Amino acid sequence: MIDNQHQVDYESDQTPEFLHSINKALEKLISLAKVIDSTQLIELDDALNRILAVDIHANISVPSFNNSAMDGYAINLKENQINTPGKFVFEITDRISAGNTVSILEPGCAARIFTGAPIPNGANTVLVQEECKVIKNKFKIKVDRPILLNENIRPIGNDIQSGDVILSKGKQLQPQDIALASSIGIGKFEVFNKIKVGVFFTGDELVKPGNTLQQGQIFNSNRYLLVALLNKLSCNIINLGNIKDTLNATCDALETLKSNCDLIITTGGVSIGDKDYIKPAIEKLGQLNLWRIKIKPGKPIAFGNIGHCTFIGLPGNPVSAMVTFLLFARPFIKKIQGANHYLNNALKTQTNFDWHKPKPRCEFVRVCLDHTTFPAKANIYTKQGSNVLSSMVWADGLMEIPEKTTFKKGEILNFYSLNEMLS
Ligand SMILES: Nc1nc2c(c(=O)[nH]1)N[C@H]1C(S)=C(S)[C@@H](COP(=O)(O)OP(=O)(O)OC[C@H]3O[C@@H](n4cnc5c(N)ncnc54)[C@H](O)[C@@H]3O)O[C@H]1N2
Ligand code: MOO
Repeated sequence: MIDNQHQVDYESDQTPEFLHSINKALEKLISLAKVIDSTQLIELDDALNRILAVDIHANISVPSFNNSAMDGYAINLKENQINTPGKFVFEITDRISAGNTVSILEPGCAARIFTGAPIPNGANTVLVQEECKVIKNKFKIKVDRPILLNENIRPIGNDIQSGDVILSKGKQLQPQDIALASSIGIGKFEVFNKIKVGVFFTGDELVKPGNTLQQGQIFNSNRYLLVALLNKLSCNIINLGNIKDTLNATCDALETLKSNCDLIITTGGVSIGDKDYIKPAIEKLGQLNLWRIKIKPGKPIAFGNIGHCTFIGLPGNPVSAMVTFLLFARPFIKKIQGANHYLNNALKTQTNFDWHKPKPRCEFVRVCLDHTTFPAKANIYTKQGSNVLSSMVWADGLMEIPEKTTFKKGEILNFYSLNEMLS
């Protein structure tokens, strides 16, 4: 259990009233998100995770003909043979495989038939071969149970009716969606174009992994975090890498990206230190729409724009960068990509820990769910610092702890699954 009673409170927020609420901030950011207006036609094999730009209507039914669900015998039952106790013998007059054209079956006769093969005209049921005894030199079958109409027949339109909307605009295409579209003969998808996201990273202390650290330096982990997060969302990335902690270098990087990108995301330099140049650079080149949110981790996140290009400045602490990306940048990106489901889903989940001390900011703590009990319970990681990246690796989700609250084990709160937010 975390001992938040005795933790040093690094965040003695003297001015929480000047911070924006999470909901207001998200609402504002989402209201600024304009869906990209360009689309492209792509092959089915390239469609995974792309977002459909149009509804897809079926212009055929699937299946498009009545067909057999089993290997066996199609039978044209006479009126007096339907659902009647007794023993029946049918003459085998045809043999139909998948891919054959529809034939005709006379009353009282049977056709050898295979799975997926068209039901012959006249046939009104199919018996599985295990139930049929072949007799008379393989010319007849014998069945000794009552036979119902329409056994093992897959009727026209059982899966899809011609005219149905099978996939809606804004759907992020999954393997089963691609398969469904191919089952009605769709050869290409019209999807929204990929968005272009420009990124750079501030911090003179940052060193590229693979090199040796000097005193006071750290490896740049946000660079790899952000690129991976954006790749998960199928974005095209323009990566300027690490830039110097000066106002000029920050402005130059923003100028380089602004005309070429739908969105710019940075990490670091959004707080109020002497070398935090993100906010002044955005104010100089464009507009700062929102800065500082009542959230932990991630308080100094900034949103703005430079002309038509939206700007999101994530905090430098790696956990703050990841949490704010998932809670703010991801829904924004999904919306401008054209997705109709862009908000994160909260799952009501029980805590397996107490919360003793009310905090001025809403806190998103790293938790792991224990599914060995019902309902599942969320265990909290013992170190919740915004620099403790291992907490993100350990966790399977974030639990939202409202501001100014205390509770005992068993409290039901919102849980956000990392699996879902990274899908
Ligand atoms: N006086 C105040 N100080 C701070 C406040 C505040 O309100 N008043 N807010 C704190 C909070 S909360 C956060 S979060 C951080 C965010 O600050 P910045 O966005 O300006 O980030 P930096 O100062 O540049 O870096 C913070 C931290 O993260 C490390 N970092 C930065 N970039 C990377 C990277 N690419 N990879 C790995 N680690 C990175 C950096 O070395 C710092 O340790 O500000 C608090 N301060
Ligand atoms: O508390 Mo900051 O918000 O360290 O991420």
